[in-house]
Amino acid sequence: MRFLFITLFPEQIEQAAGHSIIKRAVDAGLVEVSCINPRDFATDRHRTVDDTPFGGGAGMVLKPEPMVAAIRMAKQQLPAARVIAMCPGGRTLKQDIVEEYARSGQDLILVCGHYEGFDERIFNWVDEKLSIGDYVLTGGELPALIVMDAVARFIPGVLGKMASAVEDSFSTGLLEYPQYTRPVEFEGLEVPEVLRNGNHALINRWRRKEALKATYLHRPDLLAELGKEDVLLLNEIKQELAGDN
Ligand SMILES: CN(C)c1ccccc1CNc1ccc(C(N)=O)cn1
Repeated sequence: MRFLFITLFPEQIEQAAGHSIIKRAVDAGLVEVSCINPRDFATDRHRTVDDTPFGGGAGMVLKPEPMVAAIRMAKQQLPAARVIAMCPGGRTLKQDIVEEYARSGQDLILVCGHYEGFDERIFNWVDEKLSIGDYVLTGGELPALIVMDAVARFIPGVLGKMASAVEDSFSTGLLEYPQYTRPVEFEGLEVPEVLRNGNHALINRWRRKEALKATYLHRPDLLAELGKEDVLLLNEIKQELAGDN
């Protein structure tokens, strides 16, 4: 899967993609990362990519010519790719959208903005506006890197044999259950007994119950329709929580 970033700061992308899991995925040929800099398409001597907004107002706006020239070049390289512009006002990224991108297998062209944003006409060359959440950042590079990270996790081989993106919390629809590793006792804090005696049925029950408890306490909005099993576990949780008070 190829991720092509349209960015004025390619070094930020290359640097971020040069570590850990993404780097291993690139080295293994599972993921390809490349950048196109709109500044290379600026025709004037000063290689201008931004200008003052019509109608006045503070800040600068990204000029359409260099951005669209860069998007055209990207589409030439990846004709079947989906063009996504990272914008605060776009559709908000959720795990189901991540899975949609991963399942489609489509290469992604990620358009990163700066200054006060894009000239509106640029969106005629964009398939979709996407936001990573309701907050404003100085540029679209970090949001674009987050999209790449979240999608890359679903590419077979990227997470390695042991881990799998499919079972992780947002794929189960619940929050994470607590994780523990060695040592068994740390600063007087012990690993729960149930996890140490290896009875898989009890371990899975404990984990499901902990995930339900975490979700019930911190994200009750995620507790949509629950199966019979989960309703029983949730009742136990409520009793235990009531008992604690
Ligand atoms: C400079 N701004 C405000 C801007 C305005 C319009 C487009 C891009 C940008 C770049 N900034 C971004 C981008 C994305 C997100 C997000 N939530 O995904 C937050 N900020």
